[in-house]
Amino acid sequence: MRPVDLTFSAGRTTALVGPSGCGKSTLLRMIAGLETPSAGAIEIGGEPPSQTLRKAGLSVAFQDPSLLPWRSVRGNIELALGLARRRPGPDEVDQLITLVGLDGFGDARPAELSGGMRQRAAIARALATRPGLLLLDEPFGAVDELTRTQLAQDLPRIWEARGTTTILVTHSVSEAVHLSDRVIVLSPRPAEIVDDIAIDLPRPRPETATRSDEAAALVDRVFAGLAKGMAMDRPTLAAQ
Ligand SMILES: Nc1ncnc2c1ncn2[C@@H]1O[C@H](COP(=O)(O)OP(=O)(O)OP(=O)(O)O)[C@@H](O)[C@H]1O
Repeated sequence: MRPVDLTFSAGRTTALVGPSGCGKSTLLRMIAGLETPSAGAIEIGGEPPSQTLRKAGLSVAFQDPSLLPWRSVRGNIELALGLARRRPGPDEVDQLITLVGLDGFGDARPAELSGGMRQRAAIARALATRPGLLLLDEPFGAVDELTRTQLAQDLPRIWEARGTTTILVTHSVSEAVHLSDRVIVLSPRPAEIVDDIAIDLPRPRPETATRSDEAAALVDRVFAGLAKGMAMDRPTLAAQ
């Protein structure tokens, strides 16, 4: 089995795409330092993830938004800011709440929100600390199509302006192409890199940019990679 050997460029957005169960979330959790690889190593700027967490800041928004249920949306964001010892600018928290489309819900507790709203609150919390590295695992999974489109417009602007390094796991091929500078296509478990695609579409990318011939060709290439991966003979994990 070939090892997964990846280098992520600072300040760029990379999407990981692959079939369910191939290990995308596990890879993201290892980059976040939440799991340890059984072989090999994860380094961020030559250091282990724990150092990035401390220095440049590392934020995650995973499928399960994991908001504190007894705190409001604003309270959850403020807690993250407090833990990161970051004092927000005036109105900054409110601007983030507006950005993710939660205007009027700043004082709502997670139980008063829908699944998609909770995910958006988690995105606002992840952005609030201005992390150097942002890890997003299916962050828009429960978000409606229209809001997804809006977030796909707004979030890359923030990442770019702040020079955030973003790694994104998504099941949506068009979303991967729309949001990223690079798409890594993975095979079924145990994952191998099937394709590594530079997305050189101009930025900013309006919604219409996703419908260009160039974007369509890139989407086709990702699908071709996924199909190639599915056709690959994968060893069972038990046999390794
Ligand atoms: N290379 C590997 N070695 C050992 N276990 C693996 C490997 N890849 C995946 N797994 C295991 O497979 C399971 C599914 O992995 P994971 O949740 O990371 O997949 P995923 O690609 O994120 O799936 P989904 O797209 O459905 O969320 C986990 O239990 C994980 O530990």
